[in-house]
Amino acid sequence: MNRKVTVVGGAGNVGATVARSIANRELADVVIIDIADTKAQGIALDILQACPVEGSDTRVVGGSDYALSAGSDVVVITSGVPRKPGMSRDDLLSVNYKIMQDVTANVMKHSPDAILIVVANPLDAMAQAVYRLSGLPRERVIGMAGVLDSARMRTFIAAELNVSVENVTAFVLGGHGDTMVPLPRYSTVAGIPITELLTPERIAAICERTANGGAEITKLVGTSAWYAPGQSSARMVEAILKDKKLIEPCSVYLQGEYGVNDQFLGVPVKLGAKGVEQVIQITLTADEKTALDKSAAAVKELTSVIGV
Ligand SMILES: NC(=O)c1ccc[n+]([C@@H]2O[C@H](COP(=O)([O-])OP(=O)(O)OC[C@H]3O[C@@H](n4cnc5c(N)ncnc54)[C@H](O)[C@@H]3O)[C@@H](O)[C@H]2O)c1
Ligand SMILES: O=C(O)C[C@H](O)C(=O)O
Repeated sequence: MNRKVTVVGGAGNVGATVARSIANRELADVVIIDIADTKAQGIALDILQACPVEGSDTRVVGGSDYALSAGSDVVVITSGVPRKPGMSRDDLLSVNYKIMQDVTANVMKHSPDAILIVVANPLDAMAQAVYRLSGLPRERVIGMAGVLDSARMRTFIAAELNVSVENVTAFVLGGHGDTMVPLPRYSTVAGIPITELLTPERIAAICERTANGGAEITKLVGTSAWYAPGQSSARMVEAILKDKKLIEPCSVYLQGEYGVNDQFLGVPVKLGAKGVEQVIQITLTADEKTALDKSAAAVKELTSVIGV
């Protein structure tokens, strides 16, 4: 039997990009669930009709009925309102929490064994909401943010040094908000830390652009980004379905790791068939730890507002 991935909110920008990426690469059968019923059907049909061109035999269906999604292996939750220029992700807290309540109940009813990847913003708070509402073990509720933030940082480093993005690794930890923590010491070009290759001023500029990466695109487009977020989510799905043991920063429920207790925050983890298979602990300088603590406090402020 084929593996099955459901994208809730899949008629929207990020969700359709995730669905298309999974279908193109024949990773699993894809179900698009969205309150926009006919749009979900139409997007599913459009992606399905791209499959012959891609040489993919993926089955893609869509609609508003969660029965279509029954027994999914992975569910990606992209349902949520995106921000507009001038807004912060945190402004979406209440409206998207209501959506998480509706969606999580339906997902758990039809796919109780799934691994859930949360994408809606504000990311860490929404992931924590889904974790609490679902009652799933922490290994199976994962927030997508660090893959995207690190990809942005890799893009900027590669452009600055005129090297292939394939040579560049980057780590961005913390909450997916204004307090995110890019880590230059752990960001490398062909294994060489960028602290050896760039001036502190250039590194500071790259970190700042990374932290503002979402706002930069929102200002240009009028709504938030979807191609890089969609690809980043699909990479996490692939790591799980292929049991790749891939190490990427993701938002996960911490229980003492990095000195953070009982809350979601972005840290490096190992992604495999069981979901989060390990939280990777790296040493931080005092300044890095202070920045991470500040970011954790910002996430906690949000989760306490919605009581999760
Ligand atoms: N974590 C990240 O890095 C990241 C990156 C990009 C976007 N986002 C967030 O992802 C969310 C989606 O962004 P988008 O650009 O795709 O928005 P969008 O408006 O294009 O799509 C959202 C979709 O969700 C659907 N939806 C709303 N309520 C629903 C419900 N109760 N059940 C099912 N479907 C429902 C809508 O009909 C719509 O099709 C936003 O909250 C955005 O902030 C997060
Ligand atoms: O910026 C946003 O609101 C969407 C997303 O979190 C992003 O970083 O692109």
